[in-house]
Amino acid sequence: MSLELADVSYTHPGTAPTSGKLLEGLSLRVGAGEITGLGAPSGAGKSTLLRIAALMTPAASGAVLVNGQAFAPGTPVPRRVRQSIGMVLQSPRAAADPRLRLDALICAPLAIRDRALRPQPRRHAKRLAELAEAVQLDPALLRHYPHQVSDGQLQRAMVARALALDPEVLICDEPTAQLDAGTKAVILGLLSVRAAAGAAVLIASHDRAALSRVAHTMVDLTDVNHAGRPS
Ligand SMILES: Nc1ncnc2c1ncn2[C@@H]1O[C@H](COP(=O)(O)OP(=O)(O)OP(=O)(O)O)[C@@H](O)[C@H]1O
Repeated sequence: MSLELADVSYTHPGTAPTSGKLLEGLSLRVGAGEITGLGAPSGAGKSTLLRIAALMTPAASGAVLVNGQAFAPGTPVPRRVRQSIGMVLQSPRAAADPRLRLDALICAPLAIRDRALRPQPRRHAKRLAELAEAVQLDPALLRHYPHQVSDGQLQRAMVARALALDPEVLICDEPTAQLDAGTKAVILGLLSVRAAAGAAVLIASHDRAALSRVAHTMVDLTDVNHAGRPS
């Protein structure tokens, strides 16, 4: 599947009108089987852009295209499209529900797919074991709550969660920020495997060196964002 942002603009609600748009006229395409690495100075709007790309935040104008199907702001997003997108949010602590053990957190997308009322780790034990092994998470940690694991362990759990449904679009915001060099390489390798399987993969990171080792294309947000530039 491909992922495309077409002429996207966005301003955070409540932002002073004098401060102008955060994103304007932004277009970006990630083809099927490609990894695009996104870099930007802190505060430039990377996380905002990724949330728009993942159809979590509606743009003010423009469209997000998933495999050519355009979603303008306000267009309903079918379940099958939502479920084809995996997202790793920037802060695993903020993203993880503190009431769920890691096994439930990781298999929550499977429960949503199955329209189950709550995550069913026992039912999905085989997939959980595969995912834990892929992200090099000690299976004993699956029974722990987020406050009982390190930031890096929680980050790996959130990557496992994003991979749970083998997403055809994968959007990752600083997916390796908490990790040592070896584990970082393992996680980036997993994202490469998804791309090799045909997924469109968009990764934002301040770690340009690591990102450029796996990305087919590197994009600097400031080069594709026209906010603040004379028209
Ligand atoms: N909910 C919000 N309401 C108002 N402004 C916001 C909101 N979220 C973010 N911003 C502002 O939007 C800008 C972009 O934020 P964003 O998190 O997208 O940046 P970023 O490029 O991901 O930064 P970093 O690399 O530091 O994580 C920042 O100036 C931030 O202050």
